[in-house]
Amino acid sequence: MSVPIAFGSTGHGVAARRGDTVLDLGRVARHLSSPHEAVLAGPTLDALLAAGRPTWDAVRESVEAWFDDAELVERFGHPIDEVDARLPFTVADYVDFFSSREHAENLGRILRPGQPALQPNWLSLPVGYHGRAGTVVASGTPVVRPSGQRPGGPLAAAGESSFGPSRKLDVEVEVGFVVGGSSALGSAVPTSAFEDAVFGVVLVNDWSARDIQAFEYVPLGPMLAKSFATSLSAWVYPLAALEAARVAPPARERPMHPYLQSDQEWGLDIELELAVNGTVVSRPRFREMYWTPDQQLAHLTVNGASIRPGDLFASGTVSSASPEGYGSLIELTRNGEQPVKISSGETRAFLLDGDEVVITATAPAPGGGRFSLGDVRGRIVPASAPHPTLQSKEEHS
Ligand SMILES: O=C(O)/C=C/C(=O)CC(=O)CC(=O)O
Ligand SMILES: [Ca+2]
Ligand SMILES: [Mg+2]
Repeated sequence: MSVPIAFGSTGHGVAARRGDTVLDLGRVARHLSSPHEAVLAGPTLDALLAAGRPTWDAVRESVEAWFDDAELVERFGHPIDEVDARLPFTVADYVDFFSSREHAENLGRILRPGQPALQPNWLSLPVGYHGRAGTVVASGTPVVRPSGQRPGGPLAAAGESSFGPSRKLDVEVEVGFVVGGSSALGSAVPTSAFEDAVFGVVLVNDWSARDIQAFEYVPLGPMLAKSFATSLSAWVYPLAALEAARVAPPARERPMHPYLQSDQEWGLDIELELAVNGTVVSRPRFREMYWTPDQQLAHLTVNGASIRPGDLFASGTVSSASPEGYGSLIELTRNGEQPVKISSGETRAFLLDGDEVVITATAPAPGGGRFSLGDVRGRIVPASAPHPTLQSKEEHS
C-alpha cells in the first residue's frame, strides 16, 4: 500500500507527512536549492496555496521523491509524535454547508417538530452559512465552553432566555475543503474548475452549542452557537490522495440547475470515526453526502462572490442513514434524551468539561488498503469568567 503525503506546518515551517514521518520542507528545499524554495519557505502553507494547481502537482511529486531519499529523511525528518503541528494555513473565509440529508432531517425533527423534516429548498441547493474564520483553530487547541442565551429559566413562559455556560455542547463530524485558487469578484467558479481551485482536504469538528443555537437561530441561522471554535486537522491531504476514494454521489431526486451539474464524480469514500474520551461512538460515511464539494464551491460563488487562497468550506455534518453513523451527539442521543455509553459505566448526553473528542478518518489508498487522513482533537475546558478583560495583541500571541 502506498501512503499519500499530506502538507502542514510545524515550528520549523512548512512540512509534509508520510505515515508517521514528518519532513521539514522549507529546510529540504533550501538545502537542495529547489525551484520550490520560495513557496516552501514560510511558516505556513499560504504561499503554496496561492501558487496554483501546476505548482501543487510539481511540489507533491518532488516531496514524494524527497521522502524516498533516506539521507534527506535522516537529516530533515522527525517522528510525528515529536512534532508540534500548527494551523496549516491562514483561514481566509469560512463557509459551512449542510449537505447530509440524514443530518438535515434529524435536526429538522429535533429543532422543528411539527414541520417537514426537510426544508423545501434543501433538494434544490446546498444550504450553508458563512462562519467565523478567525476562530478556526488547530487540532489540540483547548475549547472553552461557550456562554450565551439559552432557552428556559425562570422567565421561559414569557419567552425569555437564561444566560450562562452552554449545557448542550456538541460536536459535528465534517470534512473541510481548502481553497488555493482565486476568482474575480463578479464571476462564478463552475463545478469543472473544482480541481484548479481546491488544494486538498482536512477533518473538521464544528463545535456547536445546541441550547444557544436553539434560542438564537431564527430566522438568520447559527451565530454564536458555532462561532466560538472550529477545529481542523493539522495535515492537509492533497486532492490527488483521494483519487481512489472517488465514487458516484447518491441518486439525485430533483433536476438540478445547470450550474450545479457536474460531469465528474466527487462523492468520496471517506470513513470517519467519532470518539469521546477514547470510546468510538459513531462511524459516519462521507459517501452518503447528497451535495458534493464541486457543487458546494459552484454554489458558494454562483452569485459572483470571489474566492481566495485560504478559504475553507466544510461539508456539513456527516451523518449516515443509521444511528451508528450519526455525526453529532444531538442526533446520537436524541437531543440528550438517550445518552450514549462512553466507557464502563459512564454515559454522555452532551460534552462535560474535561472531555476529549477525537475525529479520525480513512480513505482507500491508491494501491489498495486504506490510509489514515489524520485526526482532529480537542478537549473541553470550563467556561471563562463572565467579564474577561480584553487582552492586548502582544499578550494574546
Ligand atoms: O437544522 C438546523 O437548524 C441546524 C443545523 C446544524 O446545526 C448543522 C450545521 O451546522 C450544518 C451542518 O453541519 O450540516
Ligand atoms: Ca456544521
Ligand atoms: Mg464552528
